[in-house]
Amino acid sequence: MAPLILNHLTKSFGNGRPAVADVSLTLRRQAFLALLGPSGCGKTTVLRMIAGFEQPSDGSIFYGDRRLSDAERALPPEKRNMAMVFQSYALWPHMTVAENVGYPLKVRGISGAAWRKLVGEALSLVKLTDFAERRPSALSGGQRQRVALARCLVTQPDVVLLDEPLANLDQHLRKAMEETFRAFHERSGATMVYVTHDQAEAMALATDVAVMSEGRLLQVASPAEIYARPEGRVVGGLIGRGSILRLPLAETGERQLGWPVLREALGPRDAMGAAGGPVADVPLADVLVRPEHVHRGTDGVRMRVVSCIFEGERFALDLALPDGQRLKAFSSVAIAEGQAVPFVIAGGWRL
Ligand SMILES: Nc1ncnc2c1ncn2[C@@H]1O[C@H](COP(=O)(O)OP(=O)(O)OP(=O)(O)O)[C@@H](O)[C@H]1O
Repeated sequence: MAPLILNHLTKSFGNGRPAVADVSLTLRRQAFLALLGPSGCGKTTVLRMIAGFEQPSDGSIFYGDRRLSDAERALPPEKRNMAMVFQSYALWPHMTVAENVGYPLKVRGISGAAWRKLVGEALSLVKLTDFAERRPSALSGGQRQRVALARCLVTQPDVVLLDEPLANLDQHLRKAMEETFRAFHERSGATMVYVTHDQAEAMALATDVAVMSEGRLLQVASPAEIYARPEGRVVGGLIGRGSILRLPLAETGERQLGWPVLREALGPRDAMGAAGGPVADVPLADVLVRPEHVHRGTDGVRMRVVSCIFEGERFALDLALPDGQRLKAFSSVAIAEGQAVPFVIAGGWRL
């Protein structure tokens, strides 16, 4: 299998700002890429260009050294050896599960024993062997999605494209389906591109996360890397449940900030009632603080507990700094709302 390469990919529908603008990305073979970003940022358009349903206005797409499309030419979708799984499973209601799964083989002229073997393997992978003769109407949502997945797997595609495939499932089923996707990825060895709004899902499944905003690619990195070292406010705000503080910080080039630096940046703001405000001549910087890095400590800065919400395994706190900025934190015990309590910010990341 070869790498999938997006090369300065641009798509304009001729109605203002391009839907996708200058996106470059090389997906190593067997990668599982999650494309993440707010609604309308261009994720589906990227996916449709990879699949061959849209042609780029500029730039190109390669699979290894095979050019799939550019502004002049485009290989039709059926010649790309790719498969796409949609949010709406698009199953044929009059066909059985096995017939649905085997449909792409039939189109390719495969029948008889070869057909049965491939369909059997695909059904086994998504644990639907016992449902082969049922109709889709007699299946749950999660089972239908697994049929759609088996149908895409049966042709042994090089690349699998998934457009919010879990959007219609409830939380419990989504978790179970994440496991199916992971197993599917491991066993099929296909390169996968997965479009989602849900950053937790992206972090749980992907080997690489790409964040888009307004048609542009902002960052591509592993889930751990993008969580710990996001680039800029949009990525920092989208990944995880962090808070972004504006703090006076001298330009030192240091991005990972510890409590001594943060303590100083919070400066006179900690003295309740002190004026606060930016320290003269020191520029304000955006600092991302993860809730797990905020904890109670006697050498902390006093913050007012605005809300304390029970989440099952812990309490989620909304804290107000003396200057009014808000900070999320977790606590193993409830803290009365309105109380001012000293908190330490053990780490921050300069965006
Ligand atoms: N066929 C089309 N004609 C005109 N504009 C389009 C077309 N398809 C998409 N767009 C526009 O391109 C932009 C990107 O759309 P796209 O569907 O790629 O976003 P998305 O990130 O997948 O959004 P969502 O998460 O809501 O599905 C949007 O502004 C959309 O209105």
